[in-house]
Amino acid sequence: MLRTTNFKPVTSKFSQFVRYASTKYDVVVVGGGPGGYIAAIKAAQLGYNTACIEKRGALGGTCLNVGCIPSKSLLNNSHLYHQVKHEAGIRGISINGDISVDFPGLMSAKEKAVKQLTGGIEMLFKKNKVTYLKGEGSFVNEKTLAVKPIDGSETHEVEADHIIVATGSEPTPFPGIEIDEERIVTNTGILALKEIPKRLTIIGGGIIGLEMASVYSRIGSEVTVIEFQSALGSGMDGEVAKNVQKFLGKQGLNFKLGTKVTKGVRNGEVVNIEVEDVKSGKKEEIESDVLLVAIGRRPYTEGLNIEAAGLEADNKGRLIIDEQFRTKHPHIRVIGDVTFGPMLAHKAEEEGVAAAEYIKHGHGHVNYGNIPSVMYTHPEVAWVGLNEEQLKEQGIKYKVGKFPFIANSRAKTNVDTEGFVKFLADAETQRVLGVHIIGPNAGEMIAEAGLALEYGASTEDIARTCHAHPTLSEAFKEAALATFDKPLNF
Ligand SMILES: Cc1cc2nc3c(=O)[nH]c(=O)nc-3n(C[C@H](O)[C@H](O)[C@H](O)COP(=O)(O)OP(=O)(O)OC[C@H]3O[C@@H](n4cnc5c(N)ncnc54)[C@H](O)[C@@H]3O)c2cc1C
Ligand SMILES: NC(=O)c1ccc[n+]([C@@H]2O[C@H](COP(=O)([O-])OP(=O)(O)OC[C@H]3O[C@@H](n4cnc5c(N)ncnc54)[C@H](O)[C@@H]3O)[C@@H](O)[C@H]2O)c1
Repeated sequence: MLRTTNFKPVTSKFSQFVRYASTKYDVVVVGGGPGGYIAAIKAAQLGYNTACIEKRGALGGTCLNVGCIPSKSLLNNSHLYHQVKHEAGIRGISINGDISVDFPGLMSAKEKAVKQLTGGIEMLFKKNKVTYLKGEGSFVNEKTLAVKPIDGSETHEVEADHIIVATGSEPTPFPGIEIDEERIVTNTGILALKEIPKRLTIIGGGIIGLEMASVYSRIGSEVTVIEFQSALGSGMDGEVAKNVQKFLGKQGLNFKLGTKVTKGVRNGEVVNIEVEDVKSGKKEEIESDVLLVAIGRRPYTEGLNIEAAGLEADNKGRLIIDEQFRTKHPHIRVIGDVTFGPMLAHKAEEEGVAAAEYIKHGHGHVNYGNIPSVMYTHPEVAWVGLNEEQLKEQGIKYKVGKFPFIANSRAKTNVDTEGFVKFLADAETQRVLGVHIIGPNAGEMIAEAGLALEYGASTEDIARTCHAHPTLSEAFKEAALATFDKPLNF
């Protein structure tokens, strides 16, 4: 039931601040990203009168607007261009005339995908009767939020029995480097450049760094990735990470590992960067047309006024919650990037569903041991469960089964054979503990590994499951087989 308690702004005699008309909802979600919009839809489906406050002017959050979706559009289309340009000949396709990148066209294809998908969420809100409040939500107290509309109209208040905070994250700033989103950019600027930079320098060899490095190097930029650590990684299995560096290096990316940036300033149309080798202290100057800062992301709560609700954050800015996403006020829950766990869209979505279910039923489910990660470079990299380093650290006895795509018939016919599937299974029971894939379609294939982990499958269960021929997934089956027996095709 929608309950409007008053209509006119009133002034409290205890404060000089104006109090506004307040509308009551069962559930109010702050933030319309993958965590928030899914939580709102699920809450509405469970019968709650639900509103979602979003200040961006579009639903979908970081992921749909300046993250997952635009980056994957650029990755997919730049890969297609690269294939046509460099591999048409080996596939029996002759091209008469020039092949070139229409950069504005590439960008408008990306914008079209973003618009369609963000508009799609608005439709889903209508279909599920979620009220979309376009504005900034700010706590007044633990039951009330002020909504400042983005159209400049009057601020109003909403009250709620349950509040779900899903305000996401923002790029971690690099001390001393000033972002202008033109020459010195974050993920927002790199996804909206006006022209292809001749030279692109990236600070951070993480997922954003490597995905964006791939896009721009395919379409002609000379790309240098500066990484503080001595190896690439971002949670990958060590053996896979080494291969990532090998394959991406072969594609022409320059890596400066074990290197720290000491300065980055814009001088007109160029950026001057100073770096220093961590071990030797050797200094170097780099001139670049664009500098991307991608050194991680941090929780975002600006403007939310968490103090008014007494919410607490840890030293990394993550809002503190219990295992049911509850803050110290049990009716305020927090999900997604703004709290603990990997900063991934599907993790935020799972939490959105579970948070709504906790409200309704008192129970919900997210298996944090089974959240896949995918890096959409070429070859793709995907993993789920534990990696070899973690197994060693935890003293778990394991067996390894590997199968290379070079021995897979579909990969061979597709002329796309880089990489392998690697299974890690319990030495005694064969239970799957982790799967690590570098290769074509790894991001799709990892779903089968997720299912195996969720159901506690053994590698033998997988190896005895019939997989269609000729498919890349046969490499998955063969790698499972290789943990306890001999592979058949290698
Ligand atoms: C370049 C890039 C690529 C990525 N690619 C992938 C990928 O391929 N796969 C993947 O799983 N993850 C990817 N991610 C990570 C993914 O985008 C995030 O994990 C995901 O968006 C988190 O969802 P969320 O709902 O927690 O927060 P967000 O998506 O950040 O959404 C939070 C929303 O809350 C709004 N908001 C904040 N404060 C307020 C307020 N006070 N009032 C109203 N609204 C507010 C913000 O405007 C924002 O729209 C990528 C990230 C980046 C930057
Ligand atoms: N495909 C995907 O799922 C996808 C794609 C993009 C982003 N994301 C998510 O977005 C988040 C942010 O991505 P990201 O790439 O910014 O972070 P990241 O944590 O993946 O990588 C950051 C990298 O920067 C390095 N670094 C940190 N400080 C540095 C410094 N001073 N100098 C040089 N290197 C430095 C780190 O060692 C690390 O390798 C991640 O949590 C990621 O999960 C996911």
